[in-house]
Parts: sequence; structure tokens; C-alpha cells
Amino acid sequence: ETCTSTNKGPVIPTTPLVIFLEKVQEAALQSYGYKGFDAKLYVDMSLKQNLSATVEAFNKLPRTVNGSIPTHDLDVFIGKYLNGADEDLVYVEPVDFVAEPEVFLPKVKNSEVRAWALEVHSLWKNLSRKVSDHVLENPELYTLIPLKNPVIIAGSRYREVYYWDSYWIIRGLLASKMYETAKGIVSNLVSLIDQFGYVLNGARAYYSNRSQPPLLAAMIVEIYNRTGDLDLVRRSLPALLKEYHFWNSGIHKVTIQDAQGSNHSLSRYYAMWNEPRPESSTIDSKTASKLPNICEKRQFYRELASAAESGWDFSSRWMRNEPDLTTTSTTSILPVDLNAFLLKMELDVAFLANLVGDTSIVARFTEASQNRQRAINCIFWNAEMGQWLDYWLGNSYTSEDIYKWEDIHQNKKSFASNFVPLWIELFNSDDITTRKVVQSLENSGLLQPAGIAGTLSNTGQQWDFPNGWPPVQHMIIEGLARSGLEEARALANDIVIRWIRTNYVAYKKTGAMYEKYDVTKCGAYGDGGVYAAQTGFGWANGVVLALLEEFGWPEDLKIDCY
Ligand SMILES: OC[C@H]1O[C@H](O[C@H]2O[C@H](CO)[C@@H](O)[C@H](O)[C@H]2O)[C@H](O)[C@@H](O)[C@@H]1O
Repeated sequence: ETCTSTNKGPVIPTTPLVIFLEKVQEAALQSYGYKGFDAKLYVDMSLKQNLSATVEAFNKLPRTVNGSIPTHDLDVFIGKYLNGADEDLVYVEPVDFVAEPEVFLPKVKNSEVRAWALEVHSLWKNLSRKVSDHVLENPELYTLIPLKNPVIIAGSRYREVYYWDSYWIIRGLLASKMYETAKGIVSNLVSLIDQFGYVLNGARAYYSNRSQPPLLAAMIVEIYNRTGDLDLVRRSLPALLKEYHFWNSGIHKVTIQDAQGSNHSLSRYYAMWNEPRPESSTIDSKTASKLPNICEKRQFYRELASAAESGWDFSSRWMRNEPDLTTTSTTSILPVDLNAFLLKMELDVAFLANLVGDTSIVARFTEASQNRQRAINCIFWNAEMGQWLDYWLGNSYTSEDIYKWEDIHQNKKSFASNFVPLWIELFNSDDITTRKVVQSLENSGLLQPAGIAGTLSNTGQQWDFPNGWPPVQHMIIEGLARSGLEEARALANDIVIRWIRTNYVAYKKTGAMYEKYDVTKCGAYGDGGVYAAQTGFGWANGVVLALLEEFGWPEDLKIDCY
């Protein structure tokens, strides 16, 4: 197999256990069928005995003429050899949880909203877990990556810790005054960097081939601002430097020359993987089956895993030819939001290094932030549209393999991610830019009755229209609110009201918080993609609590949908 031109980049091999559980996943789909099937369930199971004994028993199972295992035999095998997917993390009462924290959301004056906010606060207990003793004693039987401190899981089928979810979980925990839990989460993520060199997408063996939007430094800044914990800062800095290197070297780093001939360094998502994602391997290989050869399949698998690294899995944003998922081309795109996160990381690391008096890190990261700000302005900013646009890497190079910037390669479609740079003070403090961005957002079509949609295309993928996601609402709202412009602050308030209402009404109707919402209808949760709507939900709770803390809710403002 020689796929040199299509299949570029490293691969981090997965474990024999993950490979075996993928086989169980495939057998389950063949035997039980698609109804109620969740591919991830099987790679989250663990072994009751060692792998070789389990594989031997699996290989001896009878097969029907079409090659599937009779359902009864598969049921018996799973019951006898595998543990349920929920047994590796066990419930733990968070040490710092109290039913009603002191001075909780003081700006919330409306009693209905207050009562609901306390219910949302109490959901931290549902999501709180610690690694079970069995995992610590026999880690080789589990796909879970053991972490020292208690964790807050994302929710439902996401039975483990996720990287970027943790930022909004922490924002909510801080509003809930659960500082110890928040610090424990950060220490867990730091330990992943110590072990792997980067924070994994999630704490599972099958996520070791990619990261997720890098917000660890931002988490530490938020915690420091509340607790003044310098020790946490000191302990985390070496890991942050390692993480910074991960995102700014090798496959993640791209050099691009602007129209004036200056070179800029920017980053992209690029997973270290070229096979079906184990947590979805049956689905990924089915999608890839329409591709003509193994080389194109391998590249497609890398693009899918890279889209998962972006947190936006999946979306027309990454597609060359929407709505065709097989045209996903994540690694050919310089994403606006990733580079905004990295600019934030540079500013945050400089801030943290200053706290501990490390002047050389301060100087290095301040300079890096100035360079990236310039790059974001030159490569992504489109003054006519008033948005920062993703950049598609074309085929034009200078002699030294440096991409050449061309206007036609800015993706002119409006995505919510095009507004993420506004989250950063360097941009929201500039009134001229902010005024343009506000007008652009208002006219983009993304602003809907119940929040901001991810994109304008309804492809059926979960990061597309009509879904709106909690983290994206929060970043744009904060960016608008922190600007000095009256119209930006008014728009922020308006989006807060839409978002809080839809979360509240959906909760009252169904008793749950959701990972995403349908922003076209107040009170409707989101759908689409390959799995059912997930409840619980860490970042939804975090965003509601953080917004209620900052914006409050007046006594006489109606909370129901109009
Ligand atoms: O199993 C499919 C994918 O699930 C995750 O992605 C989605 O949920 C995450 C947890 O809430 C969230 O961080 C991400 O933005 C969502 O798209 C996972 O992160 C993917 O890697 C995985 O393929």
C-alpha cells in the first residue's frame, strides 16, 4: 500500500484491547442490528478476565451463514466476559458540594429562575465520578485512562472526561463555588500532558490519537482569578509549555505568506490516526465504503478524526462538498477558532508566568501573542464581511513549501466559529472591529430565536443548522459583553435571554439539560448526527450557571418562551 500523496502524517497505535472491543462492536451491529445501536458502548466495556482468554472465547463463538454471531450466544458472551460500560468510574460525592452555596448567583432575582438554577447546580452530583479501585488494580482490562482526582463527566454516552467540555464545566463549578473539584479537574488534565505530551480528546485509550480545542491555560486563569492559588499555577506551567509545543510544531503547524510577503505561523487540527475512530468504527467504515481505494479511505479517516479533534464533529464547515461527509477535509483548513484559542493560550501563559515571576516565559509568550494577532488579522479577517474566515490551504506554495495567501481561499460562509476571536480582549476592545462584527452577526442568519446556530447549512450533521452549542454561545456572549460598545452589550444580553429561556423551557418540559439545542425554536433540544440527543449535560449546566452569575435575571423578566 503506497498512499504517500494522500495519507500524510503520523499514527499513534491504539491498544490490543481497543482493537478487540471494536470486533465486539462489529459483531453487536451484525447480530442486534442498527435499532438502538451505539457503537461507543462496546469500546467502553471492560474485561472480566485477561485479554487472551477473552479473545479465545470470542473466537469460538458460533457463526451463522452470513457470518454473524447468534444473538443469544453474543448475549451470553458479553454477560460472561465483559463488564458494563459504566463500571469503571463510580459515583463520588463532590467534597465541596453544598445544596445552596453562600452568595449563589446574587444577580438572579426571579424566584423561578433561582429555583431552577439550584437544580442545575445539583446536577454536578449526577456527573461526579472517581476511577474505581478495579481500574487502578488492573488498568490493562479497561479502556478508561485512570485519573487521580474525581472527575466531572460530560454526560450520558460521554461517560468520561472531555478536554474542551471541561472549560465550561469549570466555569459552572466556579459559579457553584466548587473550587476543589475544579482544581482536581485541571490536575487530571495536567497529568495527561505529563503522560502523553498533550491533553487527549477524552480520557479513553481510543482518544490518544488526538487532542481537542486547547483551553487548559484558560481554565487555570479562571481558577486562579477566583482562588489565588499560585501553587496550581506553578505546578501547571511546565505542562502548558509542552502543550504549546504540541500545537505549534510538526503536523499542526502551517507557515503562510500574506499578500505583502510576510510569513506567519498558524495552526490546524491534525489527528495522528488514519483508521476508523474506534468509538465509531462500524459507522466510519460504512461511510468510507463508497470511497474507491484504501488510500482515500485512510485519508478520510484522518479527516474525520481531525474533525473530532476540533470538537466540531461533524459539520459542513469541514466539507469540500457539503453535505457529503466523505469530502471532510479538516487538515486542509486553518481554523479561526483554533488560532483564537492559541492566541488566548499565549496571553494566558504570559499572565500565569508573570504571577510566578518567570520573565523569560512572559517575554516569549507576549511576542508569540503579538505575532498570532497579526496573523489572525492578515489571514482570517475579512473587513467586508466583518468576520474572521477559515482559510482553505490551496496548492500555491512559495519555493520553500510555504503556503501563499489568496483571497479566494478564505471560506466566505458564515459559521459561528467566525466570531470566536471576539472572545479575546485584544479584539473586543477595538470598537471599530466590534461594531462591524456585531452588524455582521446580526445579518448573518446565524442568530435565531433561541440562540446562535453553528452554521447555516442543514446537512443533518450535529454541528450544523439548526443546532446551537453551549460553548459557542458562551464565547460569543462574553466577547460581546466585554466590549465597550453599547450595541454589543445589548446584543449579548439579548442572546443570554434567548439561551437561558430555551434551556429552562426544555428542562421544564423534559427534566433534562442537553448537549445542544435546536436554536430555531425556544424550548427545543438538538438532534442530528449518528447518536440520540444526550442529556446531563456538563457544558450546558456550566454555561447556564456562568451566564446567570454574570448577567443575572431580573425579578419581572418572563422566563417562559413567548
Ligand atoms: O463519539 C463521537 C464523538 O463524540 C465526541 O464529540 C462530541 O461530544 C463531546 C463531548 O461532549 C464534545 O466535546 C464534542 O464537541 C462533540 O462533538 C468526541 O469528542 C469525539 O471525538 C467523538 O468522535
